[in-house]
Amino acid sequence: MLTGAAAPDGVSRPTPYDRGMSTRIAFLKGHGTENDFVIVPDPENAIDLSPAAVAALCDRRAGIGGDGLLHVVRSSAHPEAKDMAAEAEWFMDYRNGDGSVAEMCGNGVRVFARYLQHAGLVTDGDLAIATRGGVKRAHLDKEGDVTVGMGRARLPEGDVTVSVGERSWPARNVNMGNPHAVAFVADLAHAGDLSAAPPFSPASAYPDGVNVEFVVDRGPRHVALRVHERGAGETRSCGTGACAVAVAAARRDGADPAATGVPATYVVDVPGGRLLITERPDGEIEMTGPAVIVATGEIDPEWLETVAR
Ligand SMILES: N[C@@H](CCC[C@H](N)C(=O)O)C(=O)O
Repeated sequence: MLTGAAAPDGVSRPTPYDRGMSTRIAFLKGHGTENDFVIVPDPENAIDLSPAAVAALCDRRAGIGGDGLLHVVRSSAHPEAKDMAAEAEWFMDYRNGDGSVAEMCGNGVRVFARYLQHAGLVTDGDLAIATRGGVKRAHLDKEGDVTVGMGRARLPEGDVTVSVGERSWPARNVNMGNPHAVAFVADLAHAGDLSAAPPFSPASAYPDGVNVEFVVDRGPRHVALRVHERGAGETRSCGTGACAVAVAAARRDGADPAATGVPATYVVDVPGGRLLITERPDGEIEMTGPAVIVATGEIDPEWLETVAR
């Protein structure tokens, strides 16, 4: 047992494990179509998750590893979510793997819903989750998938170009609460190495950076993507990205549910699985996909304190 290790002088000193007893920090690990997250439950917003601490936790070699982090806080305890507390008890304080803050994360919100169910914090299959992009409603399907109302897409006007090496493509600017540039390409391999952000122009299109999706057709209303995520590099999936891609593909294909009254559903394949995206005539976008909790554990509070600075 790891308590009270006796030193050669016979004096019993607390081990790091003992020192952490009063401040144990739980974590879970989860993923949605292999977009993976460190989950830190912190109902009263008591843990100081500095950008450095988040980056260290998400580090795949020296930390737990993840594309991002889901800080689970009661809405009433977070200054950015207080206003949403009446509608949604829990706030998804989402951070990218590099420690930066993002407005929304589509795969994250499904995994967040799965966590609330796993922890017994919701009693029914329909729940509301506060995010920086507003309150999102999730439904835990019996089959194990989670469906989320992602809100409406905004399509800011103006031409955008993204480049990889010698190649460049026109891209559609789609905002799903967070910014996306969607480029249709002949071959996903043309996107090259997406660990670094592909350059885009004009720079004014995305003053805070952008998530970039490269898309190919797989069949009627069936596409596949690769993505560079702002603050994370190339990931195996991006939920908001899949929604942005579905909307960009629909407009390219001449489908506009608001104009025709007919919903448009796209199958979006990502390297880590498959998402189903439907745009309804009222503009609301629904995303369905898996959400899995894979592990639970404890963070050493002393380590966290060291890396947080
Ligand atoms: N993986 C997410 C998006 C996470 C935020 C993004 N990197 C950003 O900075 O906007 C998703 O599933 O939507």
